[in-house]
Amino acid sequence: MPSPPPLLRKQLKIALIQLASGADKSHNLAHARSKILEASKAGAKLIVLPECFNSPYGTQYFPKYAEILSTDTPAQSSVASAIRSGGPPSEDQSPSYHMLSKVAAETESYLLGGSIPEYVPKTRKYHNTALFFSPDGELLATHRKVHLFDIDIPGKISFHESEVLSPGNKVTLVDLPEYGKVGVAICYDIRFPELATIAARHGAFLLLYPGAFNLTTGPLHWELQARARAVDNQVYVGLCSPARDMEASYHAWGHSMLVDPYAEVVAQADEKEQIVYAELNNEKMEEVRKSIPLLGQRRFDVYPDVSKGEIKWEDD
Ligand SMILES: NC(=O)CC(=O)C(=O)O
Repeated sequence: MPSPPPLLRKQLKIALIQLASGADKSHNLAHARSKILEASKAGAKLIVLPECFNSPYGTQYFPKYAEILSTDTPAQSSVASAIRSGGPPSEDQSPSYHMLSKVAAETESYLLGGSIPEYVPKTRKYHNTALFFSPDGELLATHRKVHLFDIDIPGKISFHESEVLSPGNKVTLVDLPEYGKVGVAICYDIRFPELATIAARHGAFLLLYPGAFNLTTGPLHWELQARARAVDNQVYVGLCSPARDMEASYHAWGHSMLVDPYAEVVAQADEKEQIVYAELNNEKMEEVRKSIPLLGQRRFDVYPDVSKGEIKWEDD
């Protein structure tokens, strides 16, 4: 029997940019651009920016920093297809879209713009939205955070994204033709393993989570969640956080990291601005899948396969 095609078709260098962003959006965009150029010069072909890379993170900031990606959604099936058929937003509507698209083309790299606050005029809703660009600057996909970060840990942290944001409604899997498939979700989404399992069972070699955990949940769960998603699914996992700013209202944990399919942390930042690099290859994934052959041992006669049945691949 012929062996299945590799999940990751050729070696891939990834860069996770743990960006220091502040209140000045133009500065954040220029700074992000300079770090993307730096990562590209270092040989990265897939470059990732953190959650809310163009703004401070906080419900009070989302409306002020929000950008319009498409005036046609949600009549179209997804933001990316609305943009493909209706054209890109203007520079005024989304300076972040234009910066990302141009620098992806300039560096000929895949680029995940971790997330920006998005405003949809038709629905009057705000979303926390990641944008994935191809090496020719085309928007391949968007992911709106599906699980909003609403928590109360007594005496520690109370945060309610749902006061301002509306959730996205789909699983996001992006095809990078030379390499393979990448699952994308945002921050709190990582706590819901179904998204990861669905993406992995549909062929993802890598799960990417731009995210901003904090000084309470970061030490508790950031690495744990990354390694758990990797060990469950025997894939690479990349987390990309903003750098910590103790002057800001929200203190990000930092510690952007790349975890391999054995669930080992292969590269990790501390809390300061830094670019985390790692090389991804198919051999490691094949090795772990051969050594611990979970794929052939599942008991779908005992429990259901979450990757089958009705899965939403498009936003409403
Ligand atoms: N900020 C988030 O969305 C999630 C987070 O901080 C956590 O899950 O902890």
